[in-house]
Amino acid sequence: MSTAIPASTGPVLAAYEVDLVRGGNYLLQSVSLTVHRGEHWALLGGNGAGKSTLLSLLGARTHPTRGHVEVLGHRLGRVDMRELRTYVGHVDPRHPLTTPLRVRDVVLTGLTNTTEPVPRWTPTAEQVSQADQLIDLLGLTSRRDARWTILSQGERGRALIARALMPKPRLLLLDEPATGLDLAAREQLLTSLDFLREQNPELATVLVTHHLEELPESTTHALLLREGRALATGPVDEVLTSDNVTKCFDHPVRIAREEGRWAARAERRR
Ligand SMILES: Nc1ncnc2c1ncn2[C@@H]1O[C@H](COP(=O)(O)OP(=O)(O)OP(=O)(O)O)[C@@H](O)[C@H]1O
Repeated sequence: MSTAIPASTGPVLAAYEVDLVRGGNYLLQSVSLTVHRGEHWALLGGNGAGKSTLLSLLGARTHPTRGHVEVLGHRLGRVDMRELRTYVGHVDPRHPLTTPLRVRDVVLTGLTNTTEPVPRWTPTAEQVSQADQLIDLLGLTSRRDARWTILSQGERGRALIARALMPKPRLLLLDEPATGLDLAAREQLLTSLDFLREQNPELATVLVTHHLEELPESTTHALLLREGRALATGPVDEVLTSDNVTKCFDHPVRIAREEGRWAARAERRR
């Protein structure tokens, strides 16, 4: 098994004709996807379409049943998945932290890939300064010493993105990062993501959502999933059409893009 640090110059992610079968059911069927550096993908689909399942493959948390997946140039099944995962930033809104850690310490746990600080592990001055820079980047400067237990959901979301960025990943996976946020918190999060992408032109991201309104302007590509199959894949303006989204959600909708952002509204039945 390879234990080399990911350094490939090819695609950041590649899935080829992937099937994932559980209990005799296809959770994913014949899904292919290639993500290059600097691309920002949206993974859209209704409840149960397979979005989180696909994200767990792309984050090296599951193996495919058929087909193959390459993460940072390393083929799943031929690489130490645990080691590979340390090079992938994964933002999971169900982060299990329950203790009153300060924001900066939460962000620093990104380096140890743990929920709580590792006993007797001390960050270097450089690592602390990197954490502070990320906290500033995500607009949390005034909350740096605030405790996790009193943070709003939006502040937690941004702290988790900073945490995921600590190991300087080339790939960031975001699972429904705007869920439960109020309007202002969602807009702040999306602005932070646009800014982060601008500041890190090499970074690739994959963001899962049900809602087109939750897509940052900087989204470049989209994959629409329906019942475990890719219904459309490619540049965002080719994929997010009224026809495709109507098929994906099995409901007539009209899509509009205004000043870079998307909105969907139901077509009135006549
Ligand atoms: N381990 C498993 N065994 C059997 N079925 C599973 C397993 N994990 C997920 N599923 C099923 O696979 C389907 C896809 O689940 P997944 O969580 O990927 O969907 P999703 O698109 O993320 O949905 P949501 O938007 O509701 O979060 C669902 O019908 C789910 O019940």
